[in-house]
Amino acid sequence: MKPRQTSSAHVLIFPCPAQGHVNSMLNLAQLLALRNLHITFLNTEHVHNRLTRFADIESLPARYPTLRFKTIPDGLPEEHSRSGERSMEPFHSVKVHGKPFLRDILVKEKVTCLVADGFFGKLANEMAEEVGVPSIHFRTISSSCFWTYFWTPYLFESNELPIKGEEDMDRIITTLPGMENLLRCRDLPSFCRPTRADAEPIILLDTIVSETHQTLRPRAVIFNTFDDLEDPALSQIGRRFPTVFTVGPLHQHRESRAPSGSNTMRSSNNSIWEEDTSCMAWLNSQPLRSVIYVSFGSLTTMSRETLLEFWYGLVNSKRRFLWVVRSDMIDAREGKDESIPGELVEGTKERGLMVGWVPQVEVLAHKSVGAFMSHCGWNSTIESVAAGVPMICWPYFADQQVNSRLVSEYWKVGLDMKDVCDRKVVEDMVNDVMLNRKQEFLESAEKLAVLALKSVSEGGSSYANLDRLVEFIELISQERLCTGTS
Ligand SMILES: O=c1ccn([C@@H]2O[C@H](COP(=O)(O)OP(=O)(O)O[C@H]3O[C@H](CO)[C@@H](O)[C@H](O)[C@H]3O)[C@@H](O)[C@H]2O)c(=O)[nH]1
Repeated sequence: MKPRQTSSAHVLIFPCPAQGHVNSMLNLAQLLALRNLHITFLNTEHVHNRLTRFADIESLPARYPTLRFKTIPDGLPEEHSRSGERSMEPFHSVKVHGKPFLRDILVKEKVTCLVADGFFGKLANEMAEEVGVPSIHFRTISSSCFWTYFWTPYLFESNELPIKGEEDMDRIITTLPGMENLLRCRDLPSFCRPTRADAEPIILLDTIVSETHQTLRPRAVIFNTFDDLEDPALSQIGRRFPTVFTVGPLHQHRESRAPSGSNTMRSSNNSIWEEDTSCMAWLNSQPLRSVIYVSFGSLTTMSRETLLEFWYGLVNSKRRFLWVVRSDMIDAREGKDESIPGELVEGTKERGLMVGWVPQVEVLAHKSVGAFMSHCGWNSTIESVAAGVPMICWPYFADQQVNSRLVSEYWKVGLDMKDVCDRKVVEDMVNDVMLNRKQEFLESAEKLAVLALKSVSEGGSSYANLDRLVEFIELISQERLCTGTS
C-alpha cells in the first residue's frame, strides 16, 4: 500500500458505548488513520477508561499519528452498573444528554465528516445537519438484519405481521425482498413480530424502525460485511440507500493493509473487558479442532437455570470446551445460591476451561478450536466466518435472531438452537457440529473464510470499497471546507 499525504479531512467517529459497537468502529478508525485521515474517536468517559485499562488505547496515537481520542459523559453516575440487564441505559442516556457535547465538538474541532453509529442516527443527523457537517452512518449489525428492520412496516402492509400467536412462529416470511422464504416468524427480532393482541402501541419497534429509516438521511452507510456474504440484502439496500460501503470483515484488513514490514495494525484488541490470556496456553495443549469455544458476547445475561442447562449439555457431550462466563452474565435478579453440582465441576476439570473474557479473534483462529457456540452478535458472527469456524447459535435478542438463521439456512455453516435451552439439545448439537456433521460444516465454513479473505485482499470488494470510502470522505470533506463555516 502506497503511503498517502496527510489529508485535510477531519473525521469524527462516534460509536455507541458498548463493546460490539466500539470494536468495529475502532477498527475502521485505525484503517482510516493508516490512510492519513485525521480521526477523532469519540467515546463516553466510561468506555474510554475501560479501553485505556484493558486495550491500552493510549498507545495507539503513537502508532497512528493522525488518530486521537476525545470523550463525552454518558450522563450516568460513576457507580452505575453499565452491564448485564442495565446495559442499554448508556445508549439511551447519551441520546438524551449527548446533543450539546456532540454539537460542540463538531463545531470547535472543525470536523469535516461525521461517521456516526446508526444506533445514534437521529441524534447524529440532527446535529450534523444543524452545523452543516456531512455525515455517514456506520451500521454495526448485519446488512440482512438492517434490511429486515427497514422492511418490517411493509410486512404489516402485506399482512405477514402481526403474527397470530405461538402457533404462527414457524410460518415462512415470503414478502421480504431479496430474502423471500428465508426467515420464519421466529427468526424476526421479537419486537418485529408482535401478536395481534399486543400490536399497538409497539414502542420499541417504532424506535428501531425509525432509527433505521434515519439512515436514509446521511451521505452514505457503512457495513462491516462483504458482498459475497450478504448479497441478497445488500442488493436491495443498494437500490434504496444513497451510497453503500461494505468494508468487512474490518478486523481482517489489518493484516493486508499494514505497510509491508510493519506490524502497525496488529496489536489493538479493542476490549472493554480484561482478557484472560491463559486460555491460549490451554488451547495449545488441546488436540486439533477438538474444542468448542462458547461465548455469548458482552451483553447477554441468563438465569442460573439456563447456565446449568448449557453446562450440563457441554459436559455430557464429552467434548472439550472453552467457555466465556462474564462476571455479570448471571441475571442479577437471580438468588445467590452458588452451589454447582459436583458432576459439572468434575466434568469441567477433565475437559473444560471457563474464563471471564478471552482474546476472541485469536481464539477463533486457534487450530484447536473446532466450533463456536455463540449468541450471534454480528461481530462474533463475522469473526467466526472469517476464521472458517462452524457455529451453534443461541440468539439472545434483536439482530441475533436473523444472523443465526443465516448461519444455519443460508450459509449452512452450523445449527440454530433458537428458542430452546435444554441440556439434551445442547449435547446433541455439540456432537453434531463437532462429530457427526463436522466435515460438512467445516467445508462450508472454509469456503466462506476464503471469500472473506479474498474480499479484504488486493482486488477484493471490501479492499476496493475501503479505498472508495477514503476518497468519498475526502470529497465530502472538501465540499465542507469550501462551503462551510460554523
Ligand atoms: O471473551 C470475549 C467475548 C467477546 N469478545 C469480543 O466482543 C465482541 C462482541 O461483539 P458481538 O459478537 O457483536 O456481541 P455483543 O457484544 O452482544 O454486541 C452487541 O452489538 C452487536 C453489534 O451491533 C450486535 O450484533 C449484538 O446483537 C449486540 O448484542 C466481539 O468482537 C468479540 O470478539 C472478546 O474479545 N472476548
